[in-house]
Amino acid sequence: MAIYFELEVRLLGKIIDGKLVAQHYTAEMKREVEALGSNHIVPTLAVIIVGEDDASKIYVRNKHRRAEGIGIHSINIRMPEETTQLALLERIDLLNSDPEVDGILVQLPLPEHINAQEVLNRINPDKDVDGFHPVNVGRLWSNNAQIVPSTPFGIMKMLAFYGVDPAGKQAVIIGRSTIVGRPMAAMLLNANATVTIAHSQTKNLRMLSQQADILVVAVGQSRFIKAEDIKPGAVVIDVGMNRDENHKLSGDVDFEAVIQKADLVTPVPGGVGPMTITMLMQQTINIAKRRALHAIQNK
Ligand SMILES: NC(=O)C1=CN([C@@H]2O[C@H](COP(=O)(O)OP(=O)(O)OC[C@H]3O[C@@H](n4cnc5c(N)ncnc54)[C@H](OP(=O)(O)O)[C@@H]3O)[C@@H](O)[C@H]2O)C=CC1
Ligand SMILES: Nc1nc(=O)c2c([nH]1)NC[C@@H]1CN(c3ccc(C(=O)N[C@@H](CCC(=O)O)C(=O)O)cc3)C=[N+]21
Ligand SMILES: [Mg+2]
Repeated sequence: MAIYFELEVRLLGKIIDGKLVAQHYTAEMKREVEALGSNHIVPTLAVIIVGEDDASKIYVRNKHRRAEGIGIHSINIRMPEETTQLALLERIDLLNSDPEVDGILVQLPLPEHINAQEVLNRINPDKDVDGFHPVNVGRLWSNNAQIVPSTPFGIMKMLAFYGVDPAGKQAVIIGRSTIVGRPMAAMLLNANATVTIAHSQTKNLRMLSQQADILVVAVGQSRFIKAEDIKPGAVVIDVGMNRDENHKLSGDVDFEAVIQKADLVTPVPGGVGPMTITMLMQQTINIAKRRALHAIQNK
């Protein structure tokens, strides 16, 4: 096994190919969906999008396409920008009580007048496919994870695919958001890494990043990490998605320079992004599997 992974890395020239890992899981998921189908269960994902944010619309379209390709039923619910908090909560209640719906996702960001945390709290934790509900956050931090945020989960799968075991390694995460930085820290800690979380008030950030065996960058600033900021031989995970004036996408890492010094680096696009969607689909299927099990038990 170890030899296989080393060959794989050399062939790929030190790029962690998120699309390749995504394909691997997609093939597996198709088989899982087929097996559920023979039990008359179609995994179903409901995505609520409020307002007209262009980036959100693109993500939601991508999710829909990927879901349908795997055989997951995908329901997109569009609500106008001026939707009230109450109307949104009532829509979530409907999905919570719909036995055919496995996963519920409310696309972020939400309009200013809506209290996002209150909305996320309303989702049934067992259908909370994003893993943002406090119950799922607590499960993750107590090393008893059930449904977890897709972006860091996808990163863990990529590390495993490339033979990187976090145990005993120094992991540094730059960024402390609830959707990336914090759950990433919990997952790496659960995998026995020694974890440091850095943010905008961190002092001597470069000194920390230079000590990282695994560096995860989720800041949202193009080329935030340069070759001199990393340790030779590090594994560098670029979560950033930045668009310039010409709509060209770039990450938070100076990829061309960093790949000369690092062991493994994720590209943008083609790294973390494709795995985020893949893990969203995987967790929808996992919830549907639990539904299938309950159906059998209640017969
Ligand atoms: N590929 C994918 O699947 C996904 C990609 N993304 C992308 O990842 C990036 C991060 O997303 P998200 O976590 O939601 O972003 P947030 O804006 O919520 O968080 C950014 C974090 O970076 C920290 N930060 C900002 N500036 C600095 C600095 N100069 N030095 C150190 N830390 C700094 C902030 O610190 P503080 O807390 O102190 O403000 C904050 O914790 C974005 O580009 C986003 O588009 C996000 C989700 C999924
Ligand atoms: N409730 C909620 N859950 C989320 O998981 C969530 C969210 N809200 N809001 C926005 C962020 C961002 N996010 C991405 C998903 C896929 C790609 C993706 O597919 N990226 C591709 C290509 C992107 C492109 O070309 O535009 C890539 O990196 O190769 C990126 C980012 C999920 N998010
Ligand atoms: Mg990417």
